[in-house]
Amino acid sequence: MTYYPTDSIDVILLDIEGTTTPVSYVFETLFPFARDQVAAYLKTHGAEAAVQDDLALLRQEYAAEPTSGAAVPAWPENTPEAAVPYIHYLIACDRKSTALKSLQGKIWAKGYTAGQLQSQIFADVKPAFKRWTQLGKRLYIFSSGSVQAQRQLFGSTEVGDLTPYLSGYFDTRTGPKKEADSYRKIAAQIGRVPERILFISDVVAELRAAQQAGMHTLFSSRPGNHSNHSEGFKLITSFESV
Ligand SMILES: CSCCC(=O)C(=O)COP(=O)(O)O
Ligand SMILES: [Mg+2]
Repeated sequence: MTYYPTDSIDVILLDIEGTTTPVSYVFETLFPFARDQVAAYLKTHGAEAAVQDDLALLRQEYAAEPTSGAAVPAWPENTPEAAVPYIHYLIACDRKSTALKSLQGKIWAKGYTAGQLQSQIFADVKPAFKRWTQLGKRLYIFSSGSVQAQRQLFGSTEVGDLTPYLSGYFDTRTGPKKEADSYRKIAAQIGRVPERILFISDVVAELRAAQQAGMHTLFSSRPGNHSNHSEGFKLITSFESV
């Protein structure tokens, strides 16, 4: 096995889906859970300020939808429950919408608290988190999933609570994952130059953006990923080689 050297790296920044966590857990467990629970959730919690904030942001995204071509469901009334068909549509097309992700995070939080959800991670993740932190690396997450959802996911894995290994979390409120500026902002917030940060992801466009910002990059090739074409980026199949 060839090892990726981390001597010049202080921080390891990780994507979730396809990198720490099987795509199948996101698509076959998390997304259906949110889809099935969203109507009941909005009925009970729709008047809460944080949910109203998500809906207001979602409404802005809805207003920017193309009016012709795509089959975007109508959201005629401004009631929480009336947003359900549009939310189902966004989940079905895996839209990385900040408002949707924020709402999904709240719904999943209930599932984790009720013991209905337990998150999956690849077998090499916990040993790598231990090893990297022992080497003095700081670990951060950058995912389209909301920060709340990220904390829940790593707090409730099948191998226990991994949040003590993590120094912080970033979501699309910092910026889109495919834009270099998001990685510059993350580096500034972490307090390290991008050249001291290694970003690992299964999405080439995200790696390109991180590389453009000056970060080191590794392509994560995991069973069940959408694509295993690294397009020239160094490829790993496990964190054991980092
Ligand atoms: C916080 S887990 C939920 C993951 C999610 O909603 C998602 O869209 C996956 O995005 P990622 O950026 O981690 O590939
Ligand atoms: Mg991913």
